[in-house]
Parts: sequence; C-alpha cells; structure tokens
Amino acid sequence: MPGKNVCIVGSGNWGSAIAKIVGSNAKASNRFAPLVKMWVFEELVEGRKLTEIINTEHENVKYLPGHKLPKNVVAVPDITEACSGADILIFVVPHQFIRRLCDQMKPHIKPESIGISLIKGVDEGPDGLRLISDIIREKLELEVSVLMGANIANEVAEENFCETTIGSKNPENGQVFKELLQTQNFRITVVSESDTVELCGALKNIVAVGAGFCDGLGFGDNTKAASCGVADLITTCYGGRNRKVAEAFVKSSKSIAELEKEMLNGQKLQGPQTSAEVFKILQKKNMIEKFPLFTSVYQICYEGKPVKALIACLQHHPEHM
Ligand SMILES: NC(=O)C1=CN([C@@H]2O[C@H](COP(=O)(O)OP(=O)(O)OC[C@H]3O[C@@H](n4cnc5c(N)ncnc54)[C@H](O)[C@@H]3O)[C@@H](O)[C@H]2O)C=CC1
Ligand SMILES: O=C(CO)COP(=O)(O)O
Repeated sequence: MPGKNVCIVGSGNWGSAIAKIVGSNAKASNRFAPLVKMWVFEELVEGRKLTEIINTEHENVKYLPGHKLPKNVVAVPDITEACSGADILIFVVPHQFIRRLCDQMKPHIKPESIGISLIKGVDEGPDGLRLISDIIREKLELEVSVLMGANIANEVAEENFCETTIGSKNPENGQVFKELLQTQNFRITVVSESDTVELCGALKNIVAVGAGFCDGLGFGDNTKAASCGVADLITTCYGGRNRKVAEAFVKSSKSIAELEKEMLNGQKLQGPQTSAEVFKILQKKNMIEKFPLFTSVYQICYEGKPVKALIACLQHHPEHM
C-alpha cells in the first residue's frame, strides 16, 4: 500500500517546527509518503519569495530562523495545490485565518482524509464559543483531532525534551498522528477528550497575557498565579523553594538536606519529603511504573539515582509507549 500523503497547512513558527518533525518521521516510515507538502502564505523576504528560500535553503528564515527543515518538506504557495491528494492534513495557522482557508480548500479535499489541528484559539458565533476543530470539521467534513501542549516552537525545534497531548475521538486516528508526530524528545499522550485538550490549549493564552501584564507591572509569582490548581503548579516550577533547591542540588555536590539548611534559613522544603511519602504509597499499591516522575524524583533525592536519569525516565513514560 502506498504511504499516506501529508500536507501541513501553515508554516509560521510552530508550523515550521512541526514540519521538521513531520518531514523526518514521514521519511523514516513506510506508512507515510516521504514527500510532505507545506502550504506557505507567500511573501517576499529581502526581495525573494519565501517559498523559494525554503525550497532552496531548507530553512524558514523568517519564522524559524536557524533550523534546517528536512529536504522532503516542500513549500507550496497555492493552498489548493498543497492540499490536493492529501490523506492527512495538519492545520497550524493563526486561528484568525482558518475560516477563509477552509473555504478555499473545500473543493480539493480528498474523501476519507483526516485532520489534526495544532491551532490554539477559539471562535465566537451566535451560540457562543466555537472550537477551531469544529469549524474545520463543519467546513471540510472530515474527522479532526487536536494536538496541544506546553510546546514553545523554538524549543521543540531545538529538540529539547517536552510533552504534548493529542485529543482524538477516534483512537485509530490518534495512533496515526502519534506515529507521525512523536519523537524521542517530543512525547505524546493520546486521550479521547479532544474538546478539553483544545479548550485548555486555547484558554491558556489568555492567562499568558494576564501573566505578561503582571510582569510588566512588576508584581511577583503569587500575583501571576492568582487562581489555583494548574497555576500553582506553574508558579512553583518557576519561582518556588523546591525548584530553587533542586537546581542547586544539580549544580553542587551537596545533599538536599545540606542545601535546605544553607539556602532556606530555617524554612522547610515539602517536595522531597512528599515524594518519599508518595513513593511508599505507590509501592504498597504496586503502582510505581505508572508514576515515573514521582518515583524518579524520590530516587534522585534519597537513593543516589543520577539526576540525568530524570529525562530517560520521562522518555519511557507508560503513556508514551
Ligand atoms: N509558536 C509557538 O510556540 C506555538 C504556537 N501554537 C499555535 O499554533 C498556531 C500557529 O502559530 P505559528 O505557527 O506560531 O504562527 P505564527 O505566529 O508564526 O504566525 C505567522 C504565520 O501566519 C501566516 N499568515 C500571515 N498572514 C496570513 C494570512 N492572511 N492568511 C494565512 N496565513 C497568514 C504567516 O505566513 C506565518 O506562516 C497558533 O494558533 C498558535 O497559538 C501552538 C504551540 C506553540
Ligand atoms: O502555545 C505556546 C506554547 O505551548 C506558545 O505560546 P505563545 O503563543 O504565547 O508563544
């Protein structure tokens, strides 16, 4: 059976970073055709067409400078030519452009093709909020999954480790997309609650703007996190004592207990001890394998496990297998 044709609809910062992954995975697997078309909104960059630059220098010099794209990713300026014959469509444009693009694509969409939206945003209609994936579904009449995560495009292009989530109501499609998009350093969990995944990805951008306001006004971490749950998690990961001491632990040869004493002037860390308590519970319930992060934090703090093992353990998270 010939491999499935893939088209990336979009070529901005995230679109180009994802093209790097998709190009390389498509080339390596028989399941996908090696040539990947990437629709590029044509513009002139220093007097040259961006598509021409991408197709000769294999770099999106405007939106993802400094990163080479695989040579099998071909920039196409005409949206109808780009999407014709595609079995898999990856939507990754700023959300304000999706409606018009779908209208242009509609007559050229192959029946049975499937889509995935990497677009973070929502639309607003007479009945209230609309998901971008719903707009694509409605306009193009195809099954649409979503991919959202804490995935700053430049860091993904650098191949720094990160995680992401595919939301797919069709488990088979979810697996196809995972095969196309997962790498050693871009780890994917597939879940069925697609709408929740998409909403989280879209709404966090509003919170990010609020956070920028707080920074601009010179407020601290608590202000930035003036909600609960996830906000607390983010704050603790940037500004908390557990984070600070853990960083010093990596850079020194001292134990957590010594550093706590030296750095915190009598204040107490909660994280390492909590990891020990949780570890005991997991052990009793035979659930250690299901919680690799909690387990390795405990082992690094108390059992002499090397810190670098943290990434290896995340790379083998059971959800990624
Ligand atoms: N950049 C990032 O780190 C991440 C972005 N995202 C999401 O991915 C989506 C796409 O973002 P990026 O790829 O970063 O794009 P971007 O923010 O780099 O946007 C520029 C893109 O829009 C195109 N464009 C400009 N005018 C246009 C028009 N009239 N019609 C169609 N396209 C036009 C440009 O050619 C360029 O490809 C957004 O929803 C964003 O929230 C998601 C995760 C990470
Ligand atoms: O969605 C993103 C990271 O996950 C990128 O966020 P920004 O659009 O605020 O850069």
